[in-house]
Amino acid sequence: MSIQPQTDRVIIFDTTLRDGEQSPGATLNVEEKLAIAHQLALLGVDVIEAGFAAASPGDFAAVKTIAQEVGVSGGPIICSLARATRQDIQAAAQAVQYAAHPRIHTMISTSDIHLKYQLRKSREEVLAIAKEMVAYAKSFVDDVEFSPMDASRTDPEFLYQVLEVAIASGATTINIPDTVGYCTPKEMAMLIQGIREHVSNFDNVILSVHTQNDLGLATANALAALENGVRQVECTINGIGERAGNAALEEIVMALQVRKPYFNPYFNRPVDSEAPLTNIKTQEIYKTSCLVSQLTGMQVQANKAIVGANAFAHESGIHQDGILKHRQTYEIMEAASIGLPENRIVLGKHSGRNAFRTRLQELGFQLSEADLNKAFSRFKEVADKKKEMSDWDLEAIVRDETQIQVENAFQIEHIQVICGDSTYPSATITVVTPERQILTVASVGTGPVDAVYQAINQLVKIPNQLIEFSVQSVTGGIDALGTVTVRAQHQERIFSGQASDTDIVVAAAYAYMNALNRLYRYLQQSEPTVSADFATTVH
Ligand SMILES: CC(=O)SCCNC(=O)CCNC(=O)[C@H](O)C(C)(C)COP(=O)(O)OP(=O)(O)OC[C@H]1O[C@@H](n2cnc3c(N)ncnc32)[C@H](O)[C@@H]1OP(=O)(O)O
Ligand SMILES: CC(C)C(=O)C(=O)O
Ligand SMILES: [Mg+2]
Repeated sequence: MSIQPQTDRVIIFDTTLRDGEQSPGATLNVEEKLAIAHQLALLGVDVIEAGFAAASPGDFAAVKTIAQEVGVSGGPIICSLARATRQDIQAAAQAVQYAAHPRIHTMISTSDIHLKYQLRKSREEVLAIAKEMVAYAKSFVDDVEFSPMDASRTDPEFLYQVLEVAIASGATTINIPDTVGYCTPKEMAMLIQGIREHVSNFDNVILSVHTQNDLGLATANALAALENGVRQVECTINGIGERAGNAALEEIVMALQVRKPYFNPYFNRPVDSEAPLTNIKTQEIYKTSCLVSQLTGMQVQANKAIVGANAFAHESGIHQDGILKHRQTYEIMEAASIGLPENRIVLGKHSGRNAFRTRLQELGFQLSEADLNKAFSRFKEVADKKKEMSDWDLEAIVRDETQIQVENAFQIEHIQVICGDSTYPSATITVVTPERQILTVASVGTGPVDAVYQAINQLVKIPNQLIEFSVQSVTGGIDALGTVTVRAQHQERIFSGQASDTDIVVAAAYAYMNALNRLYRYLQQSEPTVSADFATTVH
């Protein structure tokens, strides 16, 4: 693959394996780098900056292996970074030489602050080094990229001088780094315009930009550069990189895709041109993001644009309602376009009836309007305590709210439990009897559930034996709903009860009361006089 200067599309230069790996803690071994490089090739990046060959034997091996195995004919350009020193350039050349399309990327700082304090060199010395080292890199490969480090804080006049010299010495790509993420988009636009106006020989090279994210402006700055004639962007998957990271590949690519009519004119294309602006197979984005996150250990924040867990998730009722009626009301791109199977409607405290009903229908529940309303109120109560409601939670709620309720039965009004390792577990329960009496009692027990059951037994004196008690967490996580199932035996008959709550003691109380109410209903039907006694006994 050869890339022509000032191409009418964007060259995607991926530096996940070089600048991305500079994220503290993100170090990758050779196998891991190779796995990511294979995926980057599938994603369709034009250039892979595979590492900094002079940095360590491991990085040399990684660049070499990637050059051999991924840099095949028809594959991406494989590049290594090198300081403007003979040693670094030699290492880079030796590592990338196996690629069908090798590139050496050499750089030297140009800002006064870097010259004075880091390099401790004069402008004349830096100019001479740039000239000599670009030519030296060119002696190994045709494809040489040059970066004036800290370009955005460099005196423009000196920057133009350095760039002219680098181009004259054979650089084929000129990369403008905003090394410390200092630029604003307007300043970036002016910087690029200045270079295009003042560097006489730049028409023969590809102009590139490398934006860091220290002020959260990396993507905005990269796009501003593209609007002003830059044709290569340097970026990383998930935006990882030194300090606050680099421009995120997925953000740039999807911005160009989603806003194609906006960007087309900057590439001399008709507004409505359908042709893609990059070679990226966007359906591979999500997979690549997951692989990079997994291997670097750098988690993607949930609200990260494009690849964050919430990027295609909708929680609020108004948005969910809109999405269910017409997806584009609240989505500017489809989940499938980045390789996610579908968007997500997340049920939580902000959800509305439409989303709730739709999810229940998908789960196979056809509820009457009355049952739906009952279930929805319970759903809101539980959602107030839980971050996200799972399908299991919904099933538990529907089961609780739609199971046949015993009319005129005992109802729990209030539960309070005290327990701990240095106190007797005790429970205070208020129950409304079938005769509408409100009764309160306190009791101690061997544990909080036992205390609750002792208290209920004092109020509802229906003889029974608890023969089974089980708790099940229906969802994962600390805020899971717990479902309690109890079986109570009266003479030969067994009555079961079940209830769910984020508080398992509360669920236990309701489950037991549920079983007792069934037993009470049975007694009402089979022994009306006996049941009347239970209902009116005051304690
Ligand atoms: C903005 C960026 O992301 S630039 C890339 C940053 N990435 C890395 O640094 C990762 C790889 N780096 C390394 O492994 C090491 O720093 C090495 C192998 C490159 C150099 O290690 P050391 O020789 O021990 O030098 P050290 O890292 O302490 O200091 C850097 C030296 O390079 C010099 N230097 C920095 N940039 C350049 C440059 N572009 N060209 C030439 N010399 C440079 C510094 O002035 C300093 O020289 P000094 O020791 O004479 O003062
Ligand atoms: C090596 C250069 C391009 C770099 O990473 C930077 O300046 O941020
Ligand atoms: Mg950088």
